[in-house]
Amino acid sequence: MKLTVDQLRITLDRRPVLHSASLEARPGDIVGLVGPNGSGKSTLLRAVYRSLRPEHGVVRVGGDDVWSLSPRAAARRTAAVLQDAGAGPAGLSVTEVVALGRTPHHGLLGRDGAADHAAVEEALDACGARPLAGRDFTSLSGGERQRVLLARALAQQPELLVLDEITNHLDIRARFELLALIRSTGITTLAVLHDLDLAARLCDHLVVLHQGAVVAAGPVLDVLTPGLLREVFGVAATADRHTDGVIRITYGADPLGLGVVPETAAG
Ligand SMILES: Nc1ncnc2c1ncn2[C@@H]1O[C@H](COP(=O)(O)OP(=O)(O)OP(=O)(O)O)[C@@H](O)[C@H]1O
Repeated sequence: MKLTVDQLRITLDRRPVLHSASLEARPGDIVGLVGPNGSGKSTLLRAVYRSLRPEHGVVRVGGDDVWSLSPRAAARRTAAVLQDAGAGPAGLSVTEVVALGRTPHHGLLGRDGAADHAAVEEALDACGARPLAGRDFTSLSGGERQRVLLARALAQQPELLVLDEITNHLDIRARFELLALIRSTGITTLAVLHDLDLAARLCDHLVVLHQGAVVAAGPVLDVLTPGLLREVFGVAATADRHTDGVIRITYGADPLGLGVVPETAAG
């Protein structure tokens, strides 16, 4: 399902946080939202998953303004997994937490049916969370929680996935597993990622936010130029496609331009 973010303006506590921010994800696209700390990434995501109403501009999912939909209808289309989701719901098992993803699909009686059970089971398996199924959610490690929260989002069977730095707590293998999982879903995804290497591996397109404005958007190599990496991220680095087809970021020996080169790098 297509996502269109058009000319968003958001002010928080009288500070302009986003101005005229626009982006687009075509059906099935994985779009990475990158930018330095405080550039407005999470704020933009909040507008997309309908937790923050913009003063100006519109977010359309599948052609509909998200604020024209009921909260339930919007939740059937969009699932969000957020960074540092905290302890989460107390006293619930992992399976119960994943089953919460089915809430927007329930009828008036609010009961789980066969389709709900199947969606929960499938999501537990897809996220490798089956061995955690009977555990108390609050007893899980940060990485285990993140996996379960992704399973909850998949159980929601959304048409748009919104991910805010969900690899933070994951070990290196789990990060790659997560990337593979997200790719395999085929769901249109908007993901905030700080790790530019991961972003380059996962995403079809990148959108770069800087001081509340979109300063670049497009295919990874078109966006991550040395000039942009220097001006927006403040580092000396290059992005190149290696012979194995993977785009990698190489940081200079003196990435901050401080005139200090480590001995090993100086040779
Ligand atoms: N509720 C709020 N009230 C006032 N300012 C806020 C509020 N929430 C966020 N901000 C400010 O808005 C700006 C953008 O914040 P946001 O969390 O969207 O940035 P971000 O790009 O996601 O940052 P990070 O990479 O550090 O997570 C920051 O300067 C932040 O301090």
